[in-house]
Amino acid sequence: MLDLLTTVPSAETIKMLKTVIPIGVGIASAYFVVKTIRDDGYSLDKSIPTVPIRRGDYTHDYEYMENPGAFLKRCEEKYGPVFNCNIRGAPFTVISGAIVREIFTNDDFSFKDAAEDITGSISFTQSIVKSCKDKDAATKVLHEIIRDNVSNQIPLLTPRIVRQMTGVLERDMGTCDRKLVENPMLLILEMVSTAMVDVFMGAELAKNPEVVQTFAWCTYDFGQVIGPQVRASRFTKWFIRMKYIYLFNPLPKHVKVLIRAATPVILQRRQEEAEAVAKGVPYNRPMDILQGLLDDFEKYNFIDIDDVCGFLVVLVLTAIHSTTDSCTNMTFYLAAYPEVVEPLYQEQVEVLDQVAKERELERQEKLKSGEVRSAKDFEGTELDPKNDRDYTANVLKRLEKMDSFIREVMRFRMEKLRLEHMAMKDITLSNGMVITKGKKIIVNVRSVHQDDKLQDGNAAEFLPWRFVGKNKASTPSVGYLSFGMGRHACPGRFLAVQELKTVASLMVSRYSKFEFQDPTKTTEALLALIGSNVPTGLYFTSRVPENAPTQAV
Ligand code: HEM
Repeated sequence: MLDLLTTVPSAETIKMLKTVIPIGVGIASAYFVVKTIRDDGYSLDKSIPTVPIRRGDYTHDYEYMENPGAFLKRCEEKYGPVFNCNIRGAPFTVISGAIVREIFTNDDFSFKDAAEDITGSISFTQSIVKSCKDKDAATKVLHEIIRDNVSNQIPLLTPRIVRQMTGVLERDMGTCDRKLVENPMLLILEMVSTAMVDVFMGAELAKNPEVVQTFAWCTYDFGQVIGPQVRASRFTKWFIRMKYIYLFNPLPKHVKVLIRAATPVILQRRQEEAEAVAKGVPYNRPMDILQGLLDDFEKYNFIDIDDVCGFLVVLVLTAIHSTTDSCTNMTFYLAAYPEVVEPLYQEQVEVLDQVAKERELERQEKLKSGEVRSAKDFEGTELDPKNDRDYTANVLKRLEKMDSFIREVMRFRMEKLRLEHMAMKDITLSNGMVITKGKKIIVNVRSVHQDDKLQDGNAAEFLPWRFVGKNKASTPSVGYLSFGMGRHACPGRFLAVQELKTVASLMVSRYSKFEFQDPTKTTEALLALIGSNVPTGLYFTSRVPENAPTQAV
């Protein structure tokens, strides 16, 4: 080849090239055309059956959306656990049943690369952080930060979450006699965002409306730019991404809000720390994610405060919308299954009574032993009687029915096809089928969440007390995929469940009745896809005051 470029060709060579080059170009073009026609976007393993598209449709979406469960059941029965479908405008191999586990236990299946391919979400989030440009390193940092500053601190964070959420509920709802909330999601978004600002950046900033609004709306703004790409062609996707990442990226303005708000807080914290060191007294370290990021500034190679705030926005994107969506959906279940409200409320009253009794016993013992001299000395301490009926982590942990109800809502509602992954190399499944490099799979959640064996029977029914007495039955596992599974299972799930329990506890303690504004939309509301428009409002009726709990929050 090099010779052709460096030596002058003879007449004979030129003649030969005149024949060979067009033939070569022809073969290459034919190969490209055949490859394009044959490459339907599915795995190249042709032993994987492809579900035929219904006549008149362009993708399987129409049939799927009519009844997702019935469509998938039909496909599983006809084609087995692995089959190809064109869903949400993209070709996926659907993975069902026992094979699902292989997706989460094989690191060569990548959730992030699938997300990037479908929505470009990684490029967007990388555009607002200066360090942690490597997506795997960034994920590791996210897991560590959430573990150290959130999951391991749930008992300390719970009273703060309760306080913030109660404040919003009292401010926005008060006592009400059949009050219509046209969009319950907005109420819950405010509750979740305010509580999350406290957990992420401290109580002081939870009072800052601009920060709360950034927490509440940055995911929505982000959704506006990544949403339209889901069904777009490859070129359109590229065009949209370039346009939004470089020209109209909605995220930097949210990062700026956090920088403006966090800078004085950080300076003050640094000053207090320096003063504590100078005095030789321990620094009273604030308990929030911002502090965690500052403490580990060097370990994670953060560059400056802008970088830290960019990272916080990435966390907000993972945390707020998912939690708000689940809490809103859970409230719809309270309306659809009114028979659960009283048992949930009664359980709460019983647990609060029990905890108050135990605390009183503890106080008596301390008085008897002389450890505490008089009842007055308990004021302002851990055992202050005024806090006997607070919702603490201890109280929420004992709400077995509540825990079961929440987990059952998440099991029952979870979208039937979710958790897309991309094969990073050719991967042979245990049934011998191969997912070729670069192709995407999607998990058939129906096949596990609606499996009678995995769910201990009646899997197709909503049974609010399904998980009562089954300790840890719903931790990430192949039978329970609401938080994913394996190494990349949601690291924020402990916080998310605590928030769901708090919202549900506050709801049933304050309101005795939840009713749909438009009851014909009940099924739609219960099975709403994540992020979809809520099709109806809700009426809230307050409990009569004498029945209301007396806990001080
Ligand atoms: C009810 C609320 C939530 C739901 C339903 C949810 C669900 C999920 C799911 C299904 C995944 C994918 C897991 C997988 O690939 O196997 C995930 C990942 C993730 N979630 Fe959540 N999540 C929620 C709340 C949160 C919160 C509050 C945080 C942060 C505090 C968070 C942070 C993350 C992160 C960082 C990842 C990426 C993990 C990785 O790629 O390794 N999530 N979540």
